[in-house]
Amino acid sequence: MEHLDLSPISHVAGTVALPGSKSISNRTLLLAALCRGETLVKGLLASDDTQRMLEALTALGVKWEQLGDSRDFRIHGCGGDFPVKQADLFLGNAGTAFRPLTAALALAGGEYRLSGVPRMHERPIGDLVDALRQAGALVDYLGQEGYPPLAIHPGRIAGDRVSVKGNVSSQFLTGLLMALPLTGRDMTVTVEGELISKPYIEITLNLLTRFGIAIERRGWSEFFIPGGQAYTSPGEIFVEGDASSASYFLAAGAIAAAPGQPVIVTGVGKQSIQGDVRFAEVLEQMGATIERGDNWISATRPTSGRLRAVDVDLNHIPDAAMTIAVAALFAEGTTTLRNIESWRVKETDRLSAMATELRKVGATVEEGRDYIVVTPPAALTPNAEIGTYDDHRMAMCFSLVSLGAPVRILDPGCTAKTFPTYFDELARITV
Ligand SMILES: O=C(O)C1=C[C@@H](OP(=O)(O)O)[C@@H](O)[C@H](O)C1
Ligand SMILES: C=C(OP(=O)(O)O)C(=O)O
Repeated sequence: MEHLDLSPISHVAGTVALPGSKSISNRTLLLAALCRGETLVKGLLASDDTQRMLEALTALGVKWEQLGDSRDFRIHGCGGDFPVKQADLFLGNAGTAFRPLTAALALAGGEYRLSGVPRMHERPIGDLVDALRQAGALVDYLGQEGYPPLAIHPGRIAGDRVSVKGNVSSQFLTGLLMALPLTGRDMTVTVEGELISKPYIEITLNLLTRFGIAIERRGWSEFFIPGGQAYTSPGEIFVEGDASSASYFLAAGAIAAAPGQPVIVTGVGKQSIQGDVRFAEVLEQMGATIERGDNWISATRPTSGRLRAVDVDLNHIPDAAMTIAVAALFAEGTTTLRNIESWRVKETDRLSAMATELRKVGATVEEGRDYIVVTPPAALTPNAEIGTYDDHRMAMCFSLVSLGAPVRILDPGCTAKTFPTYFDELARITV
C-alpha cells in the first residue's frame, strides 16, 4: 500500500487558503440544478465528493460548465424537472450527494438507480427512505434492506406530513428539506427523537433561503415548508472555505505554532455559516489562543506551552471532533469526547478506527458506544504505521502526530474525498 512518511515537525506557521466547503459545494450544486435559470457558483471544492455530484448532474441531463481552469462553475438549472428520466448514478462515498439526491429523485418522477463504493452500501439510509415513502415515493433496496444501492421509481406524491428519525444522520432531514419544495404542497417534517449534527441543518436552511425557499423551523422537531415555492437562482453564489478542513491547521497551530507566529486559515471566520468553525472554541478551552476576523481564524499555542485536556460533548461538530481526538495526544491529562455515536456510520467506524490507531502511537484509549477517552503517553511511539481505512479524516488528523514524532500514513491519497492537496498545504506551514 502506498504510504507517506512524515518527519517530525518542530514548528508550524503561516497561512493556508482553505478549499471550498464540501457541505456548501454539494448543496449549492443540487439547488442550482433545481432552479430555473443559471447560477454562477464560485470557489467550488475540487474533490471526489463534489466530482460525484457534478457527474450525477451530468447523468441527469443538467448542463454545467467550468469557467476556464478556475473553480467557478455555471450551472444551468432545470427547474426541478431533470431532462433525463432514467439513469444510473454512482455516488462514491459522498453522503452529501447520496442522501439529498435520493430525496430529490424520489420526487422527480423517473427511474433511477443510485449506488456507491462498498462502504456507502454499509451506511444507513433507511430512515430517509421511510420518510420518502410516507410522501408516496417508490424506493426499493437493491441489496440489504435499509442500505444503498437503491432503485427509485415514479411515485404518486400525496399527503402533507412526513416524519424522519434524527439520531443517525442529519443528512436525511437535509435531503427532505432540500427536496420537498418540489412537491409544491404545504409540507410539515417532524423529527422523531433527538436530532444530531444540528449545525448542518442550519447550513441547509441558509442555502435554501438563498435559493428562494423559506422554511419555518419550529425548534428542532418540526419544519414547515409552505407550498407553491419555486427554487430561484441567487445569480451568483460564493462557496466559503471548508471549516472541517480548517481544523487540522488550527490544531497544528495550537500544538506547535512557532513563537510569535500563528497559523492562519483564510476562507472561514466570524461570518461563516458552518458549524465546524466552533472547533476553534474547543481549542480555546484547551488553552490555545484563537483570533477571528470575518474571513480568517488564527491559532497559537497556549502561553503555558502545553494544551490541557477537555471533557466535551461534540455532537454539533462530528467531523472536526476527530481532530480533537488526535490533538488530545498533545494535551496534559485525559480528554473525553462525548455524544459522537454517528462516527460509527461514516467513512469507516471512526470510533473503532480512532481507538486502534491512537493506541499505535502509545495512547491509552477507552472506546465506548458513543464516546472516546484518550490519555496521551509520556512520549509518542515513533514510526507508527497509521491505517486510514479509506477515511480522509483519519489521514488528515493523524498527520498531526508528526508534530511530536515521525509517523507513516498509509494510503495518503484517501484525502481526495474532500481535500486532495492536504499534504501539500501541511508542508507549506512547516517551518
Ligand atoms: O450535511 C452535511 O453536509 C454533513 C453532515 C454530517 O453528517 P451527519 O449528519 O451524518 O452527522 C457530517 O458528518 C458530514 O460530513 C457532512
Ligand atoms: C462524514 C463525512 O462525509 P459524508 O458527507 O460522506 O457523510 C465526512 O466528510 O467526514
